Amino acid sequence: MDKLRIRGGRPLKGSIPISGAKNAALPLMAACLLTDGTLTLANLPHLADITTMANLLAQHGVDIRLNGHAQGGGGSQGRVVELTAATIASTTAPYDLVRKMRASVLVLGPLLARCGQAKVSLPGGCAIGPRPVDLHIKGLQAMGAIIEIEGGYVIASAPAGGLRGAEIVFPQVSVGATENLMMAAALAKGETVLVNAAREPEITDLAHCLIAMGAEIEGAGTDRIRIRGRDRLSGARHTIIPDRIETGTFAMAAAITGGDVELVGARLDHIRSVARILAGAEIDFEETEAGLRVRRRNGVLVGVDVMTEPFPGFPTDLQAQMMALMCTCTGAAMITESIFENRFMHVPELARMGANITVHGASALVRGVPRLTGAPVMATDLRASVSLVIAGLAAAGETVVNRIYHLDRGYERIEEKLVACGADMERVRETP
Ligand SMILES: CC(=O)N[C@H]1[C@@H](OP(=O)(O)OP(=O)(O)OC[C@H]2O[C@@H](n3ccc(=O)[nH]c3=O)[C@H](O)[C@@H]2O)O[C@H](CO)[C@@H](O)[C@@H]1O
Ligand SMILES: C=C(OP(=O)(O)O)C(=O)O
Repeated sequence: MDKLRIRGGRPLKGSIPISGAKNAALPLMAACLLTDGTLTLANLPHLADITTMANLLAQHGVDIRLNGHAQGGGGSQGRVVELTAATIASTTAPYDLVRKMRASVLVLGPLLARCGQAKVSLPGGCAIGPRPVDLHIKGLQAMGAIIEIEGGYVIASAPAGGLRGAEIVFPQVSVGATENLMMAAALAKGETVLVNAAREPEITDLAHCLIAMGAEIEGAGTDRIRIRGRDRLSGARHTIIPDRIETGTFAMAAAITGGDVELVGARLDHIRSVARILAGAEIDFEETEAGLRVRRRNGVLVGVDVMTEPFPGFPTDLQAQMMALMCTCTGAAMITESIFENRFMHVPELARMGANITVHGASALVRGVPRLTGAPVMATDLRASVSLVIAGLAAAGETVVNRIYHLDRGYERIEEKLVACGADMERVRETP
């Protein structure tokens, strides 16, 4: 398994191109199942999760053509994918593919709406918590679906005449359930209203694409989304939004190293809560023609408290990176995780690098230390892994981050982008 070797202590300086958003691309790819026309997606990131989704779609019968290439020096503006689900060869999403990536469950709504049936493996829990899909299932049931759980699979069928629009009130905000139900509703009979819907930019991006495919959707980006179902949708062309989590990650990497970086293509409107919190830590974001410039205001990093929340709050997918950043702050920081039950796996690894962190339930108290020191570390999920890269960039000496396949799920050519800004790091390839 590949590792990353990092010799810390160099300030990051230069520009980093921000790739297309993984968490926008995955539901957008699933949306191709809603039409027999061709869905063309531009700005597709080059990531392991995208390959997993492509493999899943291929076994449903989708014809996939990848044009362009990842541009040198980072960025993926050259990658365009054409997805054509002229016919659906299979309505089953098998365990072997779903277990690799939870977002595979996003094929459930589109398959059920288009084919009247779907059999999708339950994704199960993962390193960050149990992650049930009950809200996806209850929402589809409210639209008339008959659903059984058998042998680890969700077996769903639509009533005669197809799924019907319904008012669905989410007891808890769920990004994936909002996406699944928005896609199903786009081909259902009548009107669906999603109440307490997720407001993440990835939801708005999906809505824009569905609208380009002929769907009638109002209110995406608010907590009440209204969808009027159509008999059929058509192909469309859509450009995937830049990755706000990658943006926040590199902003924190720049800040911890005392660097000065321009994040090319980044959007401030997608990370306002992050910019606000980081402003409190004395890190400035400045909008530039090409994106966002990030650097420390006065040379110091001040401890700030953070609580993760659904958008527009501070994203859980940046909590681990924020914790790494706070390890060397002046003062202390209380970091509270309110979305996932078990998203502190980076804490013992950061402690191995000299961090002073105490966990009390859903909160971690980080007391700043003058310097982290390099160590061999390992993480069991994507954002925890990248938090160790951030810590390693600032630590004295050498850090080896093991098992970086987690990183390759969500960060496109991370070492290439960081080395271009002066980081001293390399990928160590190991053949099994
Ligand atoms: C591919 C993708 O876009 N992944 C993101 C998506 O995951 P995902 O869509 O899985 O996350 P959700 O927003 O659904 O989960 C939020 C919370 O709701 C709970 N829940 C969710 C669904 C359900 O049926 N029942 C239930 O109880 C979850 O366990 C979690 O505690 O949003 C998360 C929250 O911003 C991010 O961390 C993930 O990176
Ligand atoms: C948790 C994440 O992804 P997933 O929902 O695919 O596990 C993430 O992107 O941080």
